Amino acid sequence: MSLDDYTFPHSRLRRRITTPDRTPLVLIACGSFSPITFLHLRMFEMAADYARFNTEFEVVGAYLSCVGDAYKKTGLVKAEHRINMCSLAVAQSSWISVDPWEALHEEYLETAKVLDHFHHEINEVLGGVETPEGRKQCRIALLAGADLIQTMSTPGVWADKDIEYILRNFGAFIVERSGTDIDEALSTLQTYKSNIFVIQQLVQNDISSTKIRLFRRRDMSIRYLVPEPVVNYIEEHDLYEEDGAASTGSGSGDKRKPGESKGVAGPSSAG
Ligand SMILES: Nc1ncnc2c1ncn2[C@@H]1O[C@H](COP(=O)(O)OP(=O)(O)OP(=O)(O)O)[C@@H](O)[C@H]1O
Ligand SMILES: NC(=O)c1ccc[n+]([C@@H]2O[C@H](COP(=O)(O)O)[C@@H](O)[C@H]2O)c1
Repeated sequence: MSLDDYTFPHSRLRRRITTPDRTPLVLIACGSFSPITFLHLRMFEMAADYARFNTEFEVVGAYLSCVGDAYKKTGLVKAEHRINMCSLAVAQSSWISVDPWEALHEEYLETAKVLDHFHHEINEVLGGVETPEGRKQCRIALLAGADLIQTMSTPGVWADKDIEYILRNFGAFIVERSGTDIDEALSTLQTYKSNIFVIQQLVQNDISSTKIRLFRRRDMSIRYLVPEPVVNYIEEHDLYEEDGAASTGSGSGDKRKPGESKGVAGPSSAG
């Protein structure tokens, strides 16, 4: 797909809410997703619960937006693969979509521009959502881990005007992450605190894409850390093997299912 063929995916966006006192909310997770993991998916569920119990928002949809290839971060496989893996991961979801718009750009797009794109498509083109009291604009908000918000106080990573623009106009739902001191991460962002919602992880989960890539390079199982169709996709396309680790899986004598540990069903393990 190219930008010329692009259309905004909105089939999973709920277009009507019945609670007039609530503000419709659309969560946007921006990231590398190389590859997407169960933790990334879990972030959406945590944020939806948080919004329902602790805010006056009502979630009407959510999007994964993969960063483009120009981001050039370590371990970033081609955007086409990352979009495909994200699409497989949310294939069964009724409310999470993948928007390829950001990744279809050759140049790097700052997150502020990505959020503007969602505001444009959802509120200007589609006209927001219907409520018993007429149409309402959706609140578009960034969904991110604490490490991402921490980079906002790291000099040179974000332009000050972008931080202000994002946190004033959109806001952020931030999932705590082990290894990141959330209070410290937020210390320079106090001006925007009414627009930053911090979500505690009640079940600690520290899956990261880095660990998945490391496991792949070491020829270790990644099953049950990423969705099964994503495991299969990674195997089929020989992704994340760049350190020369032996390929797992489809060799003729290997009875293992894709991504499964070598320790369970190797061809000659039955001695
Ligand atoms: N274990 C985690 N806990 C909380 N947030 C997370 C976790 N893993 C990823 N995130 C968040 O998910 C979003 C997408 O992150 P990204 O694609 O960079 O994943 P990652 O697992 O951190 O990747 P990498 O390991 O390659 O740095 C970011 O906002 C990041 O903060
Ligand atoms: N200046 C910016 O807009 C800016 C800076 C750093 C990260 N980000 C975004 O944060 C997301 C996650 O980045 P990492 O994978 O590097 O943690 C990406 O979508 C990236 O585009 C944006």
